Amino acid sequence: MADPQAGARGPPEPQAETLVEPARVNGSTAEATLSGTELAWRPTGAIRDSGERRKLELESDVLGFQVEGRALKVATFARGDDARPPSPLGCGGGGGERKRGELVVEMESEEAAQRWGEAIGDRFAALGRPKRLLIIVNPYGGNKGGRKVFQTEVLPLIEAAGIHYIMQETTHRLHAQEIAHSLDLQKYDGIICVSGDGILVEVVNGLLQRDDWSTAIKVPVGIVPAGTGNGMVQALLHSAGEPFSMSNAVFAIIRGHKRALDVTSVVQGKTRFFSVMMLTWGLVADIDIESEKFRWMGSARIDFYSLLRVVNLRRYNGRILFVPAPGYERFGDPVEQTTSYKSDGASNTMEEGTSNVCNDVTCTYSGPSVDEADLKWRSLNGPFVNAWISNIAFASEGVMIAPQAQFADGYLDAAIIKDCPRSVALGLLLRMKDGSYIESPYVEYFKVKALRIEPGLRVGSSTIGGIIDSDGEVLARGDVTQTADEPEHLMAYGPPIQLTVDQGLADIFSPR
Ligand SMILES: Nc1ncnc2c1ncn2[C@@H]1O[C@H](COP(=O)(O)OP(=O)(O)OP(=O)(O)O)[C@@H](O)[C@H]1O
Repeated sequence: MADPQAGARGPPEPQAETLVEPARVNGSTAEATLSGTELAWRPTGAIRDSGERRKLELESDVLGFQVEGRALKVATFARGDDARPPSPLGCGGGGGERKRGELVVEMESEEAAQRWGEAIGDRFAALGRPKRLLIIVNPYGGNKGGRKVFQTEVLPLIEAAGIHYIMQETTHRLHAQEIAHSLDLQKYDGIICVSGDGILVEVVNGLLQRDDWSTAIKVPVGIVPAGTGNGMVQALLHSAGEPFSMSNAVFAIIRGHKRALDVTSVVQGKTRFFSVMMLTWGLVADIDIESEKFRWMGSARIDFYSLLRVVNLRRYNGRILFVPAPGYERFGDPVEQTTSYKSDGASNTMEEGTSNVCNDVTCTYSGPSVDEADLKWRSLNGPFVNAWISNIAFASEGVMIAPQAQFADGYLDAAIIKDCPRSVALGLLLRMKDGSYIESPYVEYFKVKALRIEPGLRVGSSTIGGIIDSDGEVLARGDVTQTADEPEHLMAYGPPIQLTVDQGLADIFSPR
């Protein structure tokens, strides 16, 4: 099992040599010091008494640098008004937006500038900053703005950081999965998606379908928001107290911090899908998927269709079985016996005690090895209005579905809305913005190690079921409204769908 803190790095060892050099900093004489990851300067000469010591943190205030002759040119990206050129003297840590600037440190000799350049390069390397990235751009995600986001938001920062990159646009559905599946991973320090959350999930699935999946999945992934649903970026930035913005998302990647990320195996029979975000069944899935036909309305489509769905509130029969995380054993009712999901076909290809699915030629990832005998299942019986099972706190910028979710705790957060009056359902939808809906007596909120959905028919219907959606992908559809241009669904609506979590299996670039 991976260390949940894996990849988190502190500043380089303090014993890195301190450099002190007389210089001109943005034209004024000064004494420049590089100590650890701090670049500081103190005015000397005529203004020495009035000038104060200024500093930049390489880790959090600096994009990159260049050495040109005797000049060390530092591209800054610091918070606060001070960071604006021509006086990019920000100290970081303050409030406000980050702004780009440049600090020019002119040394007395080219050798000195060279020495400083090498020292700063070493310190960036020790911070784990990526040097080579594959950037996958979905030109069709969201408002079809992926290409523009790449040109105007990503490229300027990546170039200032001196990162080498290859950009590849997706040309069709599942293209990102194919790219991740066949990529020469030796060439890259990370795979970045300029897209919605869907492309990120394709990349994770592509990496786990490789026969070298155990090393492939450790290649850090990253995301710059350019889709309709940008829940992962919102969750990452929010967890670090950073506002949602493209540039904050790009800078998080440049800084090179990574955090471990749970991967959930969603399994039905021999079919598997790997999720890093969430699964929804019921009201929210219906709103997300069925409102597609009102896309011409723009962002109003979700509000409009939510209202429609609440007025004609649907309830779904079925059962949700789960293995509670420690401390959540009081939820649901005990279940005496469950049929092993391994008996339905998945086990035919699963080697006991390993996480591989093998054929004659290769072995790919099959999910965490779970000893079914150790699992103590409990259950909730329908009818349900909605089930949300999530690994991260946000579904999109404005929807906090699982306020207590952790990226790598090895558990999923379940928020189950039981049968409730229409007025309550409307109130719950409105309170999803800040996550306070989970306090309602109509919502059961708990953490699980494993969960199984046994989806049933809509209350009052003998033929129509619901929609099960995971990370934007419709997994199963029990209604009759599938459109002709919709791809085949991975799973059937009716047979159980089981979720198990592999703690911290993937790594993702994160501001902290
Ligand atoms: N060139 C393409 N043509 C059509 N579909 C594509 C193309 N490239 C990627 N896709 C598909 O677009 C879907 C959505 O991608 P993405 O994650 O960027 O956006 P999203 O916010 O999840 O969804 P959307 O904005 O489309 O509602 C993915 O399922 C992906 O397979």
